[in-house]
Amino acid sequence: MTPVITVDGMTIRFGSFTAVQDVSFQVGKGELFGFLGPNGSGKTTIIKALCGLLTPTEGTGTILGMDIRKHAADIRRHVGYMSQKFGLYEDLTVAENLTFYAGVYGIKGTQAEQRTKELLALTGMEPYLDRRVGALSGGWKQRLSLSCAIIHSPQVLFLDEPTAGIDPVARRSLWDLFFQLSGEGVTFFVTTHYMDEAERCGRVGYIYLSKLAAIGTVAELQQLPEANPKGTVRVQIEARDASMELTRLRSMKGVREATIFGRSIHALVEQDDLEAIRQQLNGASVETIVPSLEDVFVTLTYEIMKERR
Ligand SMILES: Nc1ncnc2c1ncn2[C@@H]1O[C@H](COP(=O)(O)OP(=O)(O)OP(=O)(O)O)[C@@H](O)[C@H]1O
Repeated sequence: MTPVITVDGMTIRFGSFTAVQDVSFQVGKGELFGFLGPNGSGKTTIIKALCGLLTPTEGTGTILGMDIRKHAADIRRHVGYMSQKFGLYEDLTVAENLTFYAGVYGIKGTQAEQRTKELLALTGMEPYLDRRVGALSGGWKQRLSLSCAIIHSPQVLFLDEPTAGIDPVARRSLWDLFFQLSGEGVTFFVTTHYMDEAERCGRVGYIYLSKLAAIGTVAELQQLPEANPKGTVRVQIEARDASMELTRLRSMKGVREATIFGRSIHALVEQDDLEAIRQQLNGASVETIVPSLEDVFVTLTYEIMKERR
């Protein structure tokens, strides 16, 4: 893997509060890397440090071989950053926003026209060129945000919850754009709270309480010993009334975790109690499964909380 993003022993403190603690990882060229973690776990803070918007207290990182401590200005020219609250100008039209952001990156004249054409072809925004941004739907706003964030053709793209609050169809078409760009060699660092989006990423990192708790492909995370505690088994229960069974299940001996998953229940139970639990479930089907990504993160979170108690 040719590393495009490296983070090495990064710690970031705000006064006495530690927002990021001793985090290290690498992301390879053209990778679509997903970064997950609860609110306030430090995701945006790491992105800001990598984009040269704040300096880590300890440790360091590189983007395309450039040290984030020494080459912040150069790094900003080579990366794109798009957040949920990307700075679009609502009173300006789509075309005017694109022209503005081209200007920010010093792209002018025929070069700006050419790049705008490419982006319109990529995002399908042509019919909306003269529309005021304030009148666009959330999905189109995010397409425009993406266009503005990549107007300078960055090789690395940081997307901070790029699809929060937009509908599933718009989300999917935005992800199609990410895949297309990633296929062209752009490296993606994407934060999301959506598990289906995490599952689309080549690799995923999970940050919890300021520390990197896990990193790997979805399949690797599903096999983590911490997500499959010794002596337990993960089961899917198909019950006629899942919500009623859930309440009963949670009170049974040997049930560590239980939650509704679609129309069934996912539970983590003690191996030794499985048979007794099965008998109390009145003939509901109980099948052993590998954990879903959500199961992995929930179990990791519980295990870390247990360790810290
Ligand atoms: N400039 C700052 N000064 C003080 N505390 C800060 C500052 N920036 C972030 N924090 C704190 O650092 C922690 C991590 O914040 P961060 O925004 O990185 O979380 P996050 O994982 O991106 O959360 P979310 O999923 O809600 O976006 C939070 O507790 C936040 O309040």
